[in-house]
Amino acid sequence: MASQKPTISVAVVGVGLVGSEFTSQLLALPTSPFRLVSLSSSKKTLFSADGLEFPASSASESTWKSALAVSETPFSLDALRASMTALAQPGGAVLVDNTSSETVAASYPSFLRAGIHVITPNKKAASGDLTLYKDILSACADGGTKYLGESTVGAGLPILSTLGDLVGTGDKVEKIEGVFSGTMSYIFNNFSTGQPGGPSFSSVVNVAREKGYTEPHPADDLNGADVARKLTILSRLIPSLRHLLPHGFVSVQTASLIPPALESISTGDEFVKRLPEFDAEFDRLRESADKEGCVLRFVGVVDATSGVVKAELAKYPKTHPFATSLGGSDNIVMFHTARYGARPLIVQGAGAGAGVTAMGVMSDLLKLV
Ligand SMILES: NC(=O)C1=CN([C@@H]2O[C@H](COP(=O)(O)OP(=O)(O)OC[C@H]3O[C@@H](n4cnc5c(N)ncnc54)[C@H](OP(=O)(O)O)[C@@H]3O)[C@@H](O)[C@H]2O)C=CC1
Ligand SMILES: N[C@@H](CC=O)C(=O)O
Ligand code: NA
Repeated sequence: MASQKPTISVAVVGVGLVGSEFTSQLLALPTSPFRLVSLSSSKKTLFSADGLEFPASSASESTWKSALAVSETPFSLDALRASMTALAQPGGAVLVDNTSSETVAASYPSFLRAGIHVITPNKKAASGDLTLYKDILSACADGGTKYLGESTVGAGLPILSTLGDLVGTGDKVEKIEGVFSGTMSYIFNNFSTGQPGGPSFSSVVNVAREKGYTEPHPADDLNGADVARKLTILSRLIPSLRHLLPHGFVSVQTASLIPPALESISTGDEFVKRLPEFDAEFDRLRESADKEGCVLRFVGVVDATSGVVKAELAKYPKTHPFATSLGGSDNIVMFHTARYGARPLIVQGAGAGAGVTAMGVMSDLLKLV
């Protein structure tokens, strides 16, 4: 019997750290209902309705990267939507947005209404203005499509699916608290260990960046915005808080760690170059926590009872689980609910990095089948 071509067409936009790893994971699936029809960076695109084919081993990153590098077709969201719409009816079509672009995020409703599912680790849409978020939900209903974003919070960790299950089964979520940033977790797990002294703040930021934990611009982590975005996404999944943040993450009480002199630096490279100028200030913060027998951790809270949503740098006793049980880029998320009572449901593990983030995106893709 002739083998049938996989039926669900997948277009990947964004082939940086996460997008490259996702593409490798997709191409490495031994058997799959998915057909990779398009790959795009901000500048170039490859498209083939029958599925992209590469000269050598299709799972090799250098093979598809070279093919994209020599493409002469500029990337256009409108052209991609038109091509994918034509594929939606025969077997299903999916846009996988692995960018951090506001423009791509704003286009989700048009893809969803055209019958194209949207899967993404990009937080911009779900944590921005409530109008866009609501438009995404109504576009899903109009198009009979799904918007899935597990990796927007805690990378591949099952945070959104856990919250969805709690809410969906009728539990009452009272509070969610934890360490939501892989970058901030890595920084403070290594900078503030509870022992006197330690590495400089700027040096641990550099390592977090090298390990692929930071946002494309690391200031988006250090100003607390990344955590504020994640808290917004969680809030919107709790029925009583759905409309709490009409303007999204900007309304979250957020403590920034960015020295005012570095606030307007536009490139990540320039930002990390200037950061050592402020190491002494961070040393003083560490010493003051140490004198109180505490460590520093950057935490987030969604309090459904008081309606407070905040992201802040806080001091925790050296014996607290946030001080003793976190390593690497770990996130820890505690769900306090009516059913779980005094012993919260806890999810913990690596919360950033290309491999685990791409795994979360892939797990969303698998949910479509
Ligand atoms: N790194 C991590 O641990 C995690 C990341 N995420 C999220 O994953 C997403 C990707 O992160 P990461 O891979 O680190 O980012 P990178 O900066 O490494 O890659 C971004 C990619 O998106 C492309 N791109 C940017 N703007 C556009 C645009 N307007 N249209 C088309 N393509 C565009 C870039 O193209 P070009 O190469 O041409 O610039 C690049 O290929 C982000 O939203 C991030 O928040 C979520 C959880 C964890
Ligand atoms: N920059 C983010 C990546 C995942 O969302 C983080 O550090 O957590
Ligand atoms: Na997740």
